[in-house]
Amino acid sequence: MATASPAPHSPPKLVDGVPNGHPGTGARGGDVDDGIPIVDFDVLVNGTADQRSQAVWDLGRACEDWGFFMVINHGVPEDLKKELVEACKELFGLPEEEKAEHLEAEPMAPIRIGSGFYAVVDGARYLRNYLKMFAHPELHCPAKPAKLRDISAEYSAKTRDMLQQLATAISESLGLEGGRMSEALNLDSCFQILVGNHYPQHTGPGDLGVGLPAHSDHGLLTLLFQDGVDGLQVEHDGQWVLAKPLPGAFFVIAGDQLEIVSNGRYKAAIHRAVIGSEQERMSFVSMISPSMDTVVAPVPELAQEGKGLEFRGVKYRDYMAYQQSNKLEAKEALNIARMQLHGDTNGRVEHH
Ligand SMILES: O=C(O)CCC(=O)C(=O)O
Ligand SMILES: [Fe+2]
Repeated sequence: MATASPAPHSPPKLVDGVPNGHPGTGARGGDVDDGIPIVDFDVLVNGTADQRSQAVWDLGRACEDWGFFMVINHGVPEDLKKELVEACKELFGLPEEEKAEHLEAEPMAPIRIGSGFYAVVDGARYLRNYLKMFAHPELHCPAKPAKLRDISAEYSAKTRDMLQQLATAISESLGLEGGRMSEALNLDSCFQILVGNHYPQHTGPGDLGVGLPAHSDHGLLTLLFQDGVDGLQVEHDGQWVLAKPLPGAFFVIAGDQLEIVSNGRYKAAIHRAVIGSEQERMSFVSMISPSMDTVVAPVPELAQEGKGLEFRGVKYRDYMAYQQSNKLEAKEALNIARMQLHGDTNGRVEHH
């Protein structure tokens, strides 16, 4: 299934199909030597000046080469992750009537419980149940199970703090001041979303089902952990790589807003979720983005000589609404921000 190196607009094959075999089949990796970069958060934050600058450099390479990496020594307690898993399991197990007000809510609703990606456009054909909650600046949480609110509040605060610190280091890795990216994106008042994903076992023909097709995330940075069952694959050099975490590690996925703000230096990573027939699977996402009202544009200092800026400014609310209301198709949503597709020589922009 190896394909030639992908051009920015052409994601690897297998956008919807999955290879036969267990979740590792058809995807390279799944062992310790798969090359997925590892970032030691503790060194990044508390290391000596030398250690820090090495860690920032490594982080930059991870963003440039993969847009995807593991974070170890992150300080988010394992118990909190377990509690979140349990609370989400309870939610998915509740009778429909207890969740009715949030079921199949529209794309920008602060609480959404549903199946597939956006059932209105994808017909819920993916093997996935989800809970999406706006977590910051205000936490929106279903009333049941009652414990979900406190757990989500704590989890969102801890992971938000961590992601903001990562954003500072990523800014430095781009050769900017640590605070530059946060300032450009107004990250002090960031928007955050939590997503719980449940993938029931695949029962159809073939050994694997698609939980989520190939896509990039609409935000700036996505933090993800799973409940022990593999199934996340990331596209790297035109191949799918099975993402197997080190014990306790998080995955970080570069999102579309990072690609825009870095003027294409750091690409949003294409990833997907597959599910086998033996075990169900859960994963949890904590994503930070600029506030809804922020117009996200490349940091001007990152304009490339002769090429200028690759992206125009798009208000994050509009971007998210577009991405969440349409079929999930690789990095299609990013096209609404591409200068070459929307700009003209007079500097006017067309709206999608
Ligand atoms: O379940 C996974 O591992 C991937 C989830 C994901 O990509 C998402 O929620 O955007
Ligand atoms: Fe994703």
